[in-house]
Amino acid sequence: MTELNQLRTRIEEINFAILELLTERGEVAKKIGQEKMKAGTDIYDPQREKEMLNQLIEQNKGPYDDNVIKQLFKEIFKASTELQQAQNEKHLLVSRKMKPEDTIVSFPNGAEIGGQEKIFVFGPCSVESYEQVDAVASQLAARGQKFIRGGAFKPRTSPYDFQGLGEEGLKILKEMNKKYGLNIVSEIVNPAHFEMADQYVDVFQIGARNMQNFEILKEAGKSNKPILLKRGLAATIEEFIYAAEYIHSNGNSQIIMCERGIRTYEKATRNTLDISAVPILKQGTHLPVLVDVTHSTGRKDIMLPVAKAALAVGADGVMAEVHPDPAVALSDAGQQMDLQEFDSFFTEIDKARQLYL
Ligand SMILES: O=C(O)C(=O)C[C@]1(C(=O)O)C=C[C@@H](O)C=C1
Repeated sequence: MTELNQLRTRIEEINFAILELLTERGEVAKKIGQEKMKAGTDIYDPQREKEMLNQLIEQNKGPYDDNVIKQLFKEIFKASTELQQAQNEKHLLVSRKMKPEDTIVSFPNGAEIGGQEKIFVFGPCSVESYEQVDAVASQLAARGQKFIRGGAFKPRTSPYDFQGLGEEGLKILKEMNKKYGLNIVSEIVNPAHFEMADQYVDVFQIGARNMQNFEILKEAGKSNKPILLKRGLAATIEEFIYAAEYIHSNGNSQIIMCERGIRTYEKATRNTLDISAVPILKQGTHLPVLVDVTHSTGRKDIMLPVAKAALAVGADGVMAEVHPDPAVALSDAGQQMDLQEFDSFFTEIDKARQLYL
């Protein structure tokens, strides 16, 4: 054997030895990941990585430069972090790895979210009066709709803005359920309200501002009604999924995810609709996903194409706000559709819906 061949054989042996050690290291990292999940600590630990790099540099006798050693080990740490994350995700109750089949949220009136048919959730931003909600509800019922949304508790940016009618608003919504058989979707902002609201509401909404209000999430987990969870204004998809996991791990698997746009530097729309979140959520979780085209765009002129895009990328339905007289609405006056606008919007989006039957 030539000298070159001998050296190459030795290099190959060393490769296998490194591989064996990497395999062992990966297994240990996975166990560390499990312990971290139990303890609820972050997987990525830059302080620990820094300490290990310092130890390695101290021991480094060459021929590789300190920086090269650092780079190589940083890659190893990164690979371990990814391994730990993938493993922990696999164990999430909301993950598709845990439950491959779609979750279908079913209602006593036969409606389903996440089933074969795509659905719509329309209604006014805030409940203002019986007449106002009835004007929208009658239109929805006439179009065979099974849901109406309306806010009775309004988490508003300014404390001086309309805060909602509270329980009175929920009572008005319940009337619409009795009169038209519509399922009521309404937001809860206080964990103590679930019990009171249970008699009026069919789907508890957790709004964007409360996506990481863990006390609300835990209480939602104890409810036996479906939860519509909106993505936080600045939440990553991972954080959104963990918020859903809070609900599931507390006992409630009837969760509907709602992408409603995130805050970016873009000012042309109210928020930036993260359309890619839809297929990512559908792939990574077994939960139904809706897209709120009102809060994401804040623009009636583009709501229809955006709603079509949502259905095209796999959303299970679309949410949008409708008000009989948006100009005098007590919240979101500029972005709610009036009944005429809604009529054209509905005709078109319903046609698009039928393409997916
Ligand atoms: O020591 C840990 O806490 C680990 O999770 C292991 C490990 C590693 O691969 O060495 C992985 C990710 C962390 O960022 C730090 C270190």
